Amino acid sequence: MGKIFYLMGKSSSGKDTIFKELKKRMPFLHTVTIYTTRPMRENERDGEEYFFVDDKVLDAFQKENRVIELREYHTVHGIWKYFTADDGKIRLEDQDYLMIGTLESFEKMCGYFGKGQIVPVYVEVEDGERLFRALSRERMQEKPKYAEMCRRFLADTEDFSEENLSRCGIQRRFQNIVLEDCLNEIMLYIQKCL
Ligand SMILES: Nc1ncnc2c1ncn2[C@@H]1O[C@H](COP(=O)(O)OP(=O)(O)OP(=O)(O)O)[C@@H](O)[C@H]1O
Repeated sequence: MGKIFYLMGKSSSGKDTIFKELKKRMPFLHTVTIYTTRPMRENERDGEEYFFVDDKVLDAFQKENRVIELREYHTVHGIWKYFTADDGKIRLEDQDYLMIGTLESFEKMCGYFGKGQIVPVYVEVEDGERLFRALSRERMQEKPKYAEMCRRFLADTEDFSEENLSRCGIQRRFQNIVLEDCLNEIMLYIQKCL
């Protein structure tokens, strides 16, 4: 039976960087494309970043109880939904997967597939360094959104509180100080869990 390695961590802890590197170095790990009802941006392609769908498609998945987790964001453009669906593409019988998610979606995934199938990979960076990385990343954007960056930084403290981490059974933590060391540690762990 396959496993889903579920990358989590506060904002700017390096999830995306680690995800991209692991995909290159462990190409046998499959990915899961999640769905969104938000409009596709110019540089995006359907099925790459997300599957872009409308509420009707979401309703159909919901009627068949195939929505594993769903998040709603109230934006200035309306309500945007992001969800993971059991769309027949997740084949745990013979494949292993790598995903990025939140602690909340991790819990839902465990509820749907069973706790033994979902392996948490929690990445941590000391707060001061993480804020520094977040600011450096934001500064490079054409239109930096510093207020949003600060909002996320503060929200993380609650979302990933020690209480929530221990409720979800997250014990192992991977420190992303030197990227290469962190990657090696995670790869060893994944190999051990397979
Ligand atoms: N070990 C590291 N040392 C220095 N910089 C790093 C390291 N790992 C990642 N970074 C940098 O930190 C920034 C945040 O990393 P990344 O975007 O991968 O984080 P994330 O967890 O996916 O963030 P978010 O959830 O906010 O999208 C990026 O600019 C990335 O290049």
